[in-house]
Amino acid sequence: MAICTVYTSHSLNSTCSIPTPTKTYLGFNQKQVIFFTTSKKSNRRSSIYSSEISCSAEAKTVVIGLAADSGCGKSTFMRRLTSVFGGAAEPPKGGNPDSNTLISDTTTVICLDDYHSLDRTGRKVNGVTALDPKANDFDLMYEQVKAIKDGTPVQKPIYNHVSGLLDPPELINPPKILVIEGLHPMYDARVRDLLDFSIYLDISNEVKFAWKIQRDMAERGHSLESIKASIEARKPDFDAYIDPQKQYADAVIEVLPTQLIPDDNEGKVLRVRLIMKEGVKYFNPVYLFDEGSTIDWIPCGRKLTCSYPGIKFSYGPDSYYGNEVSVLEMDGQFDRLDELIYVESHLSNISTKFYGEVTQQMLKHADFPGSSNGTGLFQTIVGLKIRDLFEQLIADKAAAPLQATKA
Ligand SMILES: Nc1ncnc2c1ncn2[C@@H]1O[C@H](COP(=O)(O)OP(=O)(O)OP(=O)(O)O)[C@@H](O)[C@H]1O
Ligand SMILES: O=C(CO)[C@H](O)[C@H](O)COP(=O)(O)O
Repeated sequence: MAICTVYTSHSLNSTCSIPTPTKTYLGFNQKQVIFFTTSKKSNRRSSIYSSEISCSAEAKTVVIGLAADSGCGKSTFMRRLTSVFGGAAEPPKGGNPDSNTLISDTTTVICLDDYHSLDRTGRKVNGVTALDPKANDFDLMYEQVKAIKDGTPVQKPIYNHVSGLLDPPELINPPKILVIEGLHPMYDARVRDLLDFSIYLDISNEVKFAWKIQRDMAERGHSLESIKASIEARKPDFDAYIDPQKQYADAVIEVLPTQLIPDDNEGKVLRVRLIMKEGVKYFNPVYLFDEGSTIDWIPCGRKLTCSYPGIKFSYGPDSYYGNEVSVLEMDGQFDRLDELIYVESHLSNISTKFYGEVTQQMLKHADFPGSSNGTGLFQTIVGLKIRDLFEQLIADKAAAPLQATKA
């Protein structure tokens, strides 16, 4: 995609009187724009105006990083994000059926598992987990993300989760938005610096355990003991290499057990916190009622149906790893998703294009995990914020050559 700016400062050619035009045509090449008109009388086409055109290099791909441990909702988040841009996300056509890549009109999502340098056997032999940087090729990750950001296609490796092997590479063309999701998008400083926006899904141990059991026991037939053992085995590397990345994230979605039910250990009702860094270019944190204030809000009553234990929102400024942040919190779950519009109308800076867009998105994907609580709500809002950030970035880049000539 080239961004072209037309300089219209030329005055019209004085020898050329403009006949009453019936049609105006616009022709252009890389250097010039020509306006044509046709005269009503003669129907002859004549060039009446020519102007300079400047085309900048290919518009750079916007790069978004999404970090989380395995089974923490990255795929669900990606489905919500791509839906905000419209169109379905699908694996590359005619490619490896076990590809981890998802392509839609606007976005390409690549999974950083594809940069494992050791396959399943290699990790076993060397006694390392996939979370250990030694099992991943950060040089290649950096080179390829940079190349895509600069508009160059790459042959990206594929880690096959079915066989546990490294498969032949697949072609990745530069999209408008590249999302790199996985264990380490913010681990390597070089890769981190390429990110235009970053998100960390911070799922507390209790909740992670409940979700793992739900998926791996119910859907994949694993035993409770094997799930416990796998979480325990990953924990030291998770703490050392994955968790610290949240300090770099522009937005963190933290998922905790509810505080509305004393000593709850079911993990079904969740307290979800959206932690938004202040001062990030193109990203204005969402607020409730009054920006910068500290607010607790129980919306249950006439406009929102709430069964036990109810719903509580909180909002306010805070500090997170030494950074100034705004935090929006939701504890509890919605009984009726269509009533979410009541909550939406009290939130500001949510980057919607029309009234009720958050509610519409949530209703559209009511079957996705987390749709009745803050995980779905905040993932949807972050998706809208990313769309907004992308549109601002593109608009700024398109304006840049014009600004340069004006200066
Ligand atoms: N918001 C949520 N609320 C309840 N359960 C959830 C939520 N998000 C995810 N889960 C549970 O976690 C499982 C994994 O979710 P998802 O596939 O989105 O995670 P992932 O991070 O992409 O996993 P992986 O990296 O292992 O592929 C889901 O099948 C579901 O059981
Ligand atoms: O942490 C993970 C990220 O998804 C996986 O465990 C890692 O990619 C290894 O995959 P597999 O267990 O299929 O060999």
